[in-house]
Amino acid sequence: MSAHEGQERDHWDVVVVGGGQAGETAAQYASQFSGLSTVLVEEDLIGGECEYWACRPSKALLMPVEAQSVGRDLPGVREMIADRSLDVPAVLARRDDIAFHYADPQEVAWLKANNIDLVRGRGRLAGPKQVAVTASDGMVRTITAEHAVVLATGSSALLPPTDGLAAAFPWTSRDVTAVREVPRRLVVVGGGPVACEAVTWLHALGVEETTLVHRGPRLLTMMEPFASDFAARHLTLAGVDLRLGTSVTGVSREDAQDRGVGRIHGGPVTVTLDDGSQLEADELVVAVGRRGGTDDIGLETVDIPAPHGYVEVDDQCAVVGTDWLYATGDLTGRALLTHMAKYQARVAGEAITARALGKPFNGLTTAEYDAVAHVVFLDPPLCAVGMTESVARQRGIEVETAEYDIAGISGAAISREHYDGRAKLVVDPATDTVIGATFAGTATTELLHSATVAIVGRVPVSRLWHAVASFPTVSEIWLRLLETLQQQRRTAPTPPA
Ligand SMILES: Cc1cc2nc3c(=O)[nH]c(=O)nc-3n(C[C@H](O)[C@H](O)[C@H](O)COP(=O)(O)OP(=O)(O)OC[C@H]3O[C@@H](n4cnc5c(N)ncnc54)[C@H](O)[C@@H]3O)c2cc1C
Ligand SMILES: NC(=O)c1ccc[n+]([C@@H]2O[C@H](COP(=O)([O-])OP(=O)(O)OC[C@H]3O[C@@H](n4cnc5c(N)ncnc54)[C@H](O)[C@@H]3O)[C@@H](O)[C@H]2O)c1
Repeated sequence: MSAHEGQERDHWDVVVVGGGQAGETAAQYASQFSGLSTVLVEEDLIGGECEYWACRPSKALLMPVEAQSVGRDLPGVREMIADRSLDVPAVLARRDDIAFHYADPQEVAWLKANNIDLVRGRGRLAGPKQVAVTASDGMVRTITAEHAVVLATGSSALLPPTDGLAAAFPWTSRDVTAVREVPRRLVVVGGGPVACEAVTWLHALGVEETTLVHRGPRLLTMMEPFASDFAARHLTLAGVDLRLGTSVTGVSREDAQDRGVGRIHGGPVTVTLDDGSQLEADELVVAVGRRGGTDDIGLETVDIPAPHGYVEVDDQCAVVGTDWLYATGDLTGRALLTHMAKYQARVAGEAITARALGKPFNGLTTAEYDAVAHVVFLDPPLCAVGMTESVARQRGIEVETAEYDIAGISGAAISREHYDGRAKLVVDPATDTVIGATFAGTATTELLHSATVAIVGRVPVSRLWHAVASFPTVSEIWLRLLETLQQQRRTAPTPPA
């Protein structure tokens, strides 16, 4: 055991419970410029869901799907690819590389390089500034914090109490991202990013019959309706059988058994739908959301409620009602995304440092949520930042919107033969600034950040005219959106005097 694994001491300035992206970043920011000693408590692999069972492996599985699809749409490449399917072992091997082969020596080295100590085991609050850690051999030790404890215990897949579901050992997000055996027939329940992304790569990896069952009337409900329609259209074109407005009422399975993550969990599974019909499949995926990691972390020992399964934090990511307990990442339920988890962790680390050193809070110690960017990596991808039109209107903002078909942009038309894409800006006329943007289509994900900068910087639309995009890139969509906005403003009827 290396010296930095923290066996020799039981007191640090800062104790972080949970070593996912949120925990690692909080530990880094609490200690890097402050001289505060910090320890990370982790019961599993350091790096969390993102590195091994979420973002990284899922994107490694999706990149070949998009590359194949763009290639098939480009003369010269199309002929080379023809109807060949993906090389499944090669795709899974690269996924394993990207998921660090489900081991964390690179993270341990990173902690060491950043002077962060490590205690392996399950952490549980045992009173103010105290954490009891249970090691894998059952030994319990109590460690204490001089200044702060950060909770960063993340989230796990939610399994609804549907009849027969738990007994069927359905796949969850861990199985789909760590897939080892590709089922022939698949049913996926859910309509959020996990369900839509998983169905995309599993179908491309060779599932012959793929059905997606979603209780809502549209997929990806957090996005603009046109983006939901875009996702549904492309999943259908790919051959996925979409059952929207449909709920699962029961599940049964012969010979159900947990054969390991990513392996088929038993015999055929029968899924009963609310219209009385049944689907039979070789595997069932449940992707209906997450539950915060509040179970058995000792919140009751410091009188902190978690009524909705998440821990409520203030703008410094301090748990409401305390000045020493912080929570970051999925556990806060604010925005279940890695970049937001790390952002909250940077804020918490800076706030802990400021409090410990008696310095005032500044711009780095306050978290904002007006411009949460998110990408859904479908084929083609979709992305959005800030408010949708309907959210803005619910908040009483009389927005202006501009929409444009991205296929009309030279950069898009050059990028593939049959480009399909659309963009929408949501503008607050009172401030003349963008408050939301949504893009769907190939090569749009890398332009999302321009919209984030526009929103966060509160850049007036009149100034955006001077941010000239390169030709021929998809970013020229900005010009078309601004022209659309201007045209609408010029032709809008004048209100009666
Ligand atoms: C399939 C999938 C794909 C995703 N793709 C993306 C994406 O492309 N982009 C994106 O931004 N987001 C994505 N997300 C969301 C992203 O994975 C999460 O927002 C992110 O992992 C949250 O990080 P976290 O550190 O808060 O939590 P986690 O990653 O859950 O880490 C929590 C850590 O705490 C540990 N822990 C829990 N309890 C204890 C305890 N009591 N004691 C000690 N340790 C404990 C756990 O073992 C874990 O290591 C995806 C999610 C899923 C499911
Ligand atoms: N590319 C990305 O950034 C990415 C990818 C995957 C996941 N994520 C993050 O992970 C989080 C979890 O994603 P998710 O797709 O699991 O959840 P989600 O909450 O986004 O979507 C779940 C869907 O399931 C439905 N649902 C909820 N309970 C249900 C039930 N009992 N029966 C049937 N349907 C039910 C909901 O109405 C919702 O539409 C998201 O918040 C997202 O931010 C991000």
